[in-house]
Parts: sequence; C-alpha cells; structure tokens
Amino acid sequence: MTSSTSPTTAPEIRLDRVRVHYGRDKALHPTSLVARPGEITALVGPSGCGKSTLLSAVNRMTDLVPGSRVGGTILIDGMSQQSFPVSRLRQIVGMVFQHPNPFPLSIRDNFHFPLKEHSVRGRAERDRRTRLVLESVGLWDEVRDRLDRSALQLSGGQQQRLCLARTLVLEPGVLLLDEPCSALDPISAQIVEEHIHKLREQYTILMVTHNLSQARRLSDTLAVFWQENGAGRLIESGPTGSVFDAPANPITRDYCMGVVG
Ligand SMILES: Nc1ncnc2c1ncn2[C@@H]1O[C@H](COP(=O)(O)OP(=O)(O)OP(=O)(O)O)[C@@H](O)[C@H]1O
Repeated sequence: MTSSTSPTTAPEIRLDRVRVHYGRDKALHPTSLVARPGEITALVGPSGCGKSTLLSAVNRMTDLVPGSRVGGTILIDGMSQQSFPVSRLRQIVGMVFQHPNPFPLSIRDNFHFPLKEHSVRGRAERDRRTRLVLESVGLWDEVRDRLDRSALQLSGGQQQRLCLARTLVLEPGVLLLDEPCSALDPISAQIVEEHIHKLREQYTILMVTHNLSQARRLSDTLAVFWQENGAGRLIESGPTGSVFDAPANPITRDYCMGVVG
C-alpha cells in the first residue's frame, strides 16, 4: 500500500526502547518503532507476544493495571507522552478494542456523553459533530432515524463502527486499533476495514491484527513480534511489502507463510 500524500495534522509516534513489566513478569522487551502520520502500522505475531501491551502503553492504559511498569520513551511529535495530562493524552490517542463496547445509552448519547465530558457546549454543536463522525464511518444513513434508540440494538458490525466514530468524535490524531475486525462476521469486518482504510489519511494508526491478509491489504509498515524468554520481542519491521516479500528474519518468513505461529 502506498503512503498517503494528503496533508495531515496527525502526530508521529516514536517509540524508543519501550519495555513493559506486569509486576515481576516482563511482557515486552525494549521496542523501538516509528508510526507515521497518514499511515497504518500493523503489529502482528502470535498470541502473548506483547502487541496489545505495546498499544496500551501508548495511551497509558497500562497505568490502569496495578504493578505495571513502562520504561523507555514514547514521543508524540517529539513531545514526551509523560508531559501530557492523561485525559488529554487519551483524547489525542484514541483506542478501539476487539469487542464493540458501546455505552448502554442511546446512539446519540454515546457521542453527547463524551463530548460533554470534554466540555463541548451546546446541543447543536454536539449534534453536528455526531453527524460528521457517523458519516465518516458510513453509519449516518443507517441510524439517522433512530438516534434515540439504544446503541445496543445495533448489529455487531454497526456497534464497532459506532465505537470507531465515538473515538473520532473527540478529534484524536492517533488511533490505536486492537483487532478491530476479529469479533465481526466477514461482511461487517470488510465494511469496518474499508472505513479504516479511508480514515488512514487523516490519522496515525497503529493496529494489532492476527489477520495477515488484512495486514498486507491495509498497512504501510509491518511490525512482527515474537516470544523470547517469555516476553514479546519486535523481530522485524519495515515497509509491509518488503517484509512480506523479502523478510530479513527467517521466523518472519515462516510466520508469513503460515509455517509457524
Ligand atoms: N493486565 C495484565 N496483567 C498481567 N499480565 C498481563 C496483562 N495483560 C497482558 N499480560 C501479559 O503480557 C503478555 C503479553 O500479552 P499481550 O496481551 O500484550 O499479548 P498479545 O500479543 O496482544 O496477545 P493476543 O494476540 O493474544 O492479544 C502476556 O504474557 C500476558 O499474559
């Protein structure tokens, strides 16, 4: 996939020797990686090799795990992640999880609630932003006549697009997507994937996926993780086409061919 040339205000994410422990257990060996604006960086590798842990470190969700420790440096457009108040960091760096998790509220309030929390005043402005993001994930026409119904009445695929839109409504620059399609049926997964592809021009996207075909279709950069001494290790990263077609590491080659992992 070629890189976008569209202007974007999304920031670069630069990870320098980022490592994570949960209590005494090391989960991630030092990891250095750059995620660029307007691109999708896919994190792949077998279960338990620290992909979700790395995503969670970027917006400090790891802080919520008692005993967790994150070392190394995470820079957001050159500024230390630590210099941002956590609520501001999580507004800049939005996250979507594997299982859709709409609030048990109306479709409208799934947007108005976070907007109010972030001091967006005026119902008309909140409605305007809600419509914009629902359009950007192709959901507006499907829900415009039922905004006051529960978001839980939507299908799984619609719920996941709602969650993506709910993240977008706070105007982040970075999207962390943790297996966003893997809990969906194939048609819904394809629709969500198409919208992620469209969004990439405006954001810096880090996406965990177990679906290597999806990583190949969607990503610009591929980062391959593996288990080493009980913790995740980044074994190879680079332009997606090059990593698939000419992997430097034999483990990557076998993994991409489905021989291991
Ligand atoms: N909240 C937690 N508390 C303690 N250990 C954790 C926690 N979350 C993850 N771990 C451990 O950290 C290691 C990496 O897990 P992580 O979920 O990041 O891997 P992953 O590559 O994303 O796996 P998967 O592909 O299955 O989601 C594993 O050994 C896991 O057991």
